[in-house]
Amino acid sequence: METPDQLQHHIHMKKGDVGRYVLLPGDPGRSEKIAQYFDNPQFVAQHREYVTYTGTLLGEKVSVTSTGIGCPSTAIAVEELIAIGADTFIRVGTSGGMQPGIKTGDVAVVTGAIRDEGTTLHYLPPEFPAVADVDVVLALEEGARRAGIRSWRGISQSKDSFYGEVEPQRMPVDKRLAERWKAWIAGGAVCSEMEAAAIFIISSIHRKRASGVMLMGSMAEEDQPHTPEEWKAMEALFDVDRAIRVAIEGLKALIEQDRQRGA
Ligand SMILES: O=P(O)(O)O[C@H]1O[C@H](CO)[C@@H](O)[C@H]1O
Ligand SMILES: O=c1cc[nH]c(=O)[nH]1
Repeated sequence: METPDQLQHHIHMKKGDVGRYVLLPGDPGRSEKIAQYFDNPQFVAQHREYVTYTGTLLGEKVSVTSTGIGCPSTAIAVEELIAIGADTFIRVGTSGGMQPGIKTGDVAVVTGAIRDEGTTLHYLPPEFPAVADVDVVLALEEGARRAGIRSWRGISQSKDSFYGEVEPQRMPVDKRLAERWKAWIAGGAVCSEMEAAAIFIISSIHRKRASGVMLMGSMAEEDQPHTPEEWKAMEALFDVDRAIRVAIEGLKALIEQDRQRGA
């Protein structure tokens, strides 16, 4: 939907403002941080939770747009970015690790998302899977290798309630949450966050490509911080810069691959 001056209604941008490749953090404050990895980054627009910078990587025009928290605002961002020419999306986020063995600071390279949210039901029935693009997944794994950061390939749980994940015991539906959480882990989900499902479903409908790299925190009891020193050590590892480095290296690998294929 355009305003009279041809700007998309929410992201306040027009054709030409973004590259075909767009990184998607949730946190608006992360856009500038990510843009610092671009060559010649330029601030493009800020409206509501949507903060965009555009620059280049390997001479290719690339952008970063924040989505805000959750699938409703993310769906709007992806719809409007597609309307102005974007065709490849990489979510760059934080998440909770869901499998034993995941250490704080590991990243997930996401192959699909559990649609544990309401937004995508406005697009497709629940039986339709929210899947990532294989080429983008493989490029992000290459990015993790280049950045020297341990990655886990797998499915993300995209949920609507942050506190339903981190403090389920205080929810009136605690038993339902616990049972479903157990099922997601049994099924092999690697991380829990709040936006991937919307990015994947809308990309599928528009035949665009998407995946995501999520920094993870450990779920293991022995890894939980208790003392101030342990908190400091955990915070140092739960550094979103690790996911950003993987995303940037992965995007470079994807650009190289697209060029080789003439894609
Ligand atoms: O780190 P970002 O990308 O903001 O994402 C994660 O952090 C937020 C919750 O704290 C949710 O948006 C979740 O998906
Ligand atoms: O555990 C976490 C951490 C970040 N974001 C989430 O949604 N969950």
